[in-house]
Amino acid sequence: MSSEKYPLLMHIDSPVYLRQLEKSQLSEVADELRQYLIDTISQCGGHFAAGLGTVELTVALHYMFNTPDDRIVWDVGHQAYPHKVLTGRRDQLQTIRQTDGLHPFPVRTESEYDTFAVGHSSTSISAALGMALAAKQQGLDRHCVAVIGDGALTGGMAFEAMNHAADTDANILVILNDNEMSISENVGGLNKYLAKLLAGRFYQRVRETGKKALHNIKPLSDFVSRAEEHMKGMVLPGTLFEELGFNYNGPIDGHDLPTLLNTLNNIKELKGPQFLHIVTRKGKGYEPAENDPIAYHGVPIFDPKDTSLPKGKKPKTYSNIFGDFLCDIATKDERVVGITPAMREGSDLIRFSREFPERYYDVGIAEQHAVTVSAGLACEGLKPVCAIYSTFLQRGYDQLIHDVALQNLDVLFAIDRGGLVGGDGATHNGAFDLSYLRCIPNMVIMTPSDENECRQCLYTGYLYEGPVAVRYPRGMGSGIEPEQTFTPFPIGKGSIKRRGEKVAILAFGSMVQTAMEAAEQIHATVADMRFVKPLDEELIRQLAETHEQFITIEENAIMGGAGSAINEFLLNNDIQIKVKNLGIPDRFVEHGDTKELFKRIGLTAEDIIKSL
Ligand SMILES: Cc1ncc(C[n+]2csc(CCOP(=O)(O)OP(=O)(O)O)c2C)c(N)n1
Ligand SMILES: CC(=O)[C@@H](O)[C@H](O)COP(=O)(O)O
Ligand SMILES: [Mg+2]
Repeated sequence: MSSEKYPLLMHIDSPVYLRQLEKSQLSEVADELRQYLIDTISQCGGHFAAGLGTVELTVALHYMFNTPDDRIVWDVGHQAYPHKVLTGRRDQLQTIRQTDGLHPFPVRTESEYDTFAVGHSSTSISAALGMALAAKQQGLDRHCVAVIGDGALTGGMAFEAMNHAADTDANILVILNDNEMSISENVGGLNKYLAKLLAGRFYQRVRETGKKALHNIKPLSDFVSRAEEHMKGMVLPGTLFEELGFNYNGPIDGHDLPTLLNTLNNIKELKGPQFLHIVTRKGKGYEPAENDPIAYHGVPIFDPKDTSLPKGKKPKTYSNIFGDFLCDIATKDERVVGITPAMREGSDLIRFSREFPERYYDVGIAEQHAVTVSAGLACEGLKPVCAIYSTFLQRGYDQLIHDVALQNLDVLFAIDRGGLVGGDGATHNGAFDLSYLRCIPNMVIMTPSDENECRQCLYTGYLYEGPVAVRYPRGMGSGIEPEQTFTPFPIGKGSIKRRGEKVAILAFGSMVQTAMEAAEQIHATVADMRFVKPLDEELIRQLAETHEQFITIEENAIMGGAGSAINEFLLNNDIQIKVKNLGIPDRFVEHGDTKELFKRIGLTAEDIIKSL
């Protein structure tokens, strides 16, 4: 780190050093910190725009609060890179998301300043409230702060937590970091409400005094246009947050460090649930990111001097295969509707949202609701396609059972990011879906092994009248261009990819390719099982009769997964054959390069051979 470029930052090895600085030096710290993020993340990739927006907030929080004794909980944690830099991890930032490098999000094992492991949205208020209640019980005078974005605030858990907090006298501070963006544009009534709130508060000259913590708040010039849009005929009631029982403060400019510092200093003195609404800009300080925060939400390595991210024709990802399928099928069938819980880009519903805006629903970061609203749509004869990441569907598990499967409703789940996801690590791996889906009655589950199978599985799922899941991995497959014509698979039928002898590898989804590599060397048979449920029982029987050993392989937890389904079938049908199950072991798999991770967890062609 150069002392010329970062004269203050290079000495901040922890917030203790930050707190030794004069207040007047903090703007310089913020500038250096922002520059450091740009310089570093452009070289290693990672979450980018959100962190640029929280630079001043991070400096102010660590300056005003006695961290780590005071607790800061970052919601999701993708905006916590500045926090990592100020809390002793400055020089490791360049390793973030890489194998053995810094974790992508805060995690308790990495630093005492990371008070709670995050990654999934909308947990911060519950966690901070738990900490605040514990402090009360333990007689500790401790501040507990949750920092939550306007996107994360759309998640139901945030409201469950506020509802509870308001019923306590816990000393919790909720900071709403409002940048009017989720990954894509934020959506929904709450988002509109926040815009109105900003507008109204800007014009409101006379505020209730006394209980409020804010003094000398400067009008925010960029509120003006939003204000004018929303002011007509508006009455200013107490805010929703006040009605819930919080002491609402704000809105203030989250990039105005002196105001932030003053406000936090004042709020610190107040007791009970406090709410501070700050307004920031996603991508702040790096113009291309300010102009296109969606593209700069998460970035690959890029040249910061160039105003565009690296482009070039890339092979299609599984998400792209899904996006194309959805548009094609929606053209043929007007009952088809697409649902996403705030992952338009990641799940690739971009073209669908443009071509079929009336049939496209971004429901916010609300997976539970995404599942049940799909159920409601199905009740009325539409054909909902719920596009969801495997890891986030964990949020909608009861809804899947109670609202969809129990009523045998016709919903197609396009489950993306099944298996290891790489840089996002343990919080985002789709390691459990085959286990948690296959025990649900009525579910049909498919695991396509390449891009064409993916398209045809989606079509098969579309034709099937009941709850059905097609589960595919992050990124590209083997680069196969899928056939445009649709050819549905018979339900519950796999296929033999290669005939060998003695050993049969029963492979699911992404692992079919790995199985083929191993089979070449050991002359094994490979079955692309395709269906986790119903299993191709006839195929299993035939293979058992003609082979001496089975190896099952899947990119899912071994426990309860597809291999377990085969074990159960063999056991219940008195079929005697030696079986080895390969899959994700019984531990959380960290972030990093997926090839390396597969080696570490024993899911390579060599591991198949070794397992004999
Ligand atoms: C349960 C869950 N669903 C979806 C996501 C994916 N996700 C990560 S960040 C994000 C947007 C968050 O928006 P906001 O809280 O406003 O933060 P900002 O990026 O604007 O700072 C989404 C949808 C997630 N992490 N967790
Ligand atoms: C923080 C978060 O949850 C998202 O930003 C996630 O990292 C996106 O993952 P993909 O890159 O796989 O879409
Ligand atoms: Mg936001």
